[in-house]
Amino acid sequence: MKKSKKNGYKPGKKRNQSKNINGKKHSAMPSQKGDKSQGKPSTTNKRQGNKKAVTAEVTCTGLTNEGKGIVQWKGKQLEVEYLLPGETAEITVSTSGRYVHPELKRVITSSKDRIQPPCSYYFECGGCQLQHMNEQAQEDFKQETIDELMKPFGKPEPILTMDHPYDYRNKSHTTFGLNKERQIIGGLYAQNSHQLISMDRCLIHDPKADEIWQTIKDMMKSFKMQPYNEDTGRGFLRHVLVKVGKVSGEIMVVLVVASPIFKGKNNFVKALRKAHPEITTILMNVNNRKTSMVLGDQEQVLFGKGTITDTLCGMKFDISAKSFYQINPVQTEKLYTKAIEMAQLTGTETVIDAYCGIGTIGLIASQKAGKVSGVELNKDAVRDAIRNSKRNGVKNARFYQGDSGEFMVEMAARGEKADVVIMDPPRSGSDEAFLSSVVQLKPERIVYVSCNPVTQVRDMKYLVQNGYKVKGIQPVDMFPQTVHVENIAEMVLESN
Ligand SMILES: C[S@@+](CC[C@H](N)C(=O)[O-])C[C@H]1O[C@@H](n2cnc3c(N)ncnc32)[C@H](O)[C@@H]1O
Repeated sequence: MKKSKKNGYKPGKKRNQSKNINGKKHSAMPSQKGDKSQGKPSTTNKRQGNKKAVTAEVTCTGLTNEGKGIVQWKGKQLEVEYLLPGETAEITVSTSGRYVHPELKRVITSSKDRIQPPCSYYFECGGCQLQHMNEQAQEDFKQETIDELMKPFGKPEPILTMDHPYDYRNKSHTTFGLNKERQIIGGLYAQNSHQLISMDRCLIHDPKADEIWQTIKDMMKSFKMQPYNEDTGRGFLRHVLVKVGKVSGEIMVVLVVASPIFKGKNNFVKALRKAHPEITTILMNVNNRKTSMVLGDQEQVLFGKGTITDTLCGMKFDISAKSFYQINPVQTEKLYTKAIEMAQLTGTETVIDAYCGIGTIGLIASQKAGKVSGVELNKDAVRDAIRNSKRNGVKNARFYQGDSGEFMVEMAARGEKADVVIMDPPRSGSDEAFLSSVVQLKPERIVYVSCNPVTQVRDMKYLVQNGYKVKGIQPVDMFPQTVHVENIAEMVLESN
């Protein structure tokens, strides 16, 4: 991502103008005024609200882990969204007390890696952060991020990328609201905000999921269904969650509502099924709390079996509304294949699948292991794991509901043994209770799967300090177009 060319590229230039929930134009990002012909920008001083804003010309020298461009300004290092290494640009810098906020105004010299983001909502949504980079640049960025983070442990393998890095998300949730004209709109909240962006398509969602929520949005008016308003607590439909079984083609629709009283429920379900016969189950989830969590506690199946089934690595898995299931099944198969390869199973080992979700990794690994114990906090996921074990005829796997740390502490206290620990914790990583018990159990091998390599590095350091060495590192691009990257580390007991 080094060479650049002068073309006066202005990000956001071809973007569709969309409106937010208040009907205001989005402050999209970079100004569409001003171009190279206006010459080198003068450093102006103007007031923006109570902020002092100046304009400056800067050169980007690298990228942060969040994909933001690094620039120097008045002796300070600033991070500018949507700027690429080697580019020169005009930025606006607003200061408010000690807070300095840089914003890209215009790219003066554009990188060869820059492309026009294919999504017209890219600059206001924030759900994707790398769509202004071509595929090779995204790959390089993720590889360099992992290489840098994993430096203390060795050289990672080349990242496993995706052939078609769009349409991959098998799960989407959409929020509804009213615009200034009081028309119902649906879309996503802008990153870190409660500003609803009206959309018709998200390029990383499964296209069918977007078609379904669009239909629901259009049906809301005739069914006199009001979108829920978080500020007033009024309204009915909060979100629509769609889960798609990419192999099975089964589709789950969850209507997340603010009240259990759903007038015209049967007719609504009938009309939705008529419009989308491909839907295999519909649920109502009642969330009447003031919370940013999508799903509430009460759930009712309105049609079908309440779960969908999908196939991964040749095994069938039942997935409920609340269970975690990897969102990119194409890449998940690569991830699991690699993780199980790193476990080096011979058919006799005792394997722990910690943070097991619906049991996917453990059940796939069970074919090559002596026995598998899976532990998971979410009770719906554990129920799915047990059902999945039965439906695949697996006899050597058991699943337990509880905290993985406590489970391991108890195992260590009972003096039980494990040969291999496969762990796949949430973004926050693992905890000391878990890691110290692993160290006590002394499994010969640990396979650490992580969606947040920063917390993974922290936990790996602990394991290295306590007798393990890193044998292999494999990044996988599970989330193309975004800064997120999945990573697997293979660790073995030092004496081996
Ligand atoms: C990244 S997911 C991995 C799930 C599974 N391994 C997979 O590939 O689908 C992390 C899982 O850890 C679970 N979890 C979070 N905190 C936990 C804890 N303290 N103990 C056990 N499970 C936990 C979550 O419910 C979630 O299912």
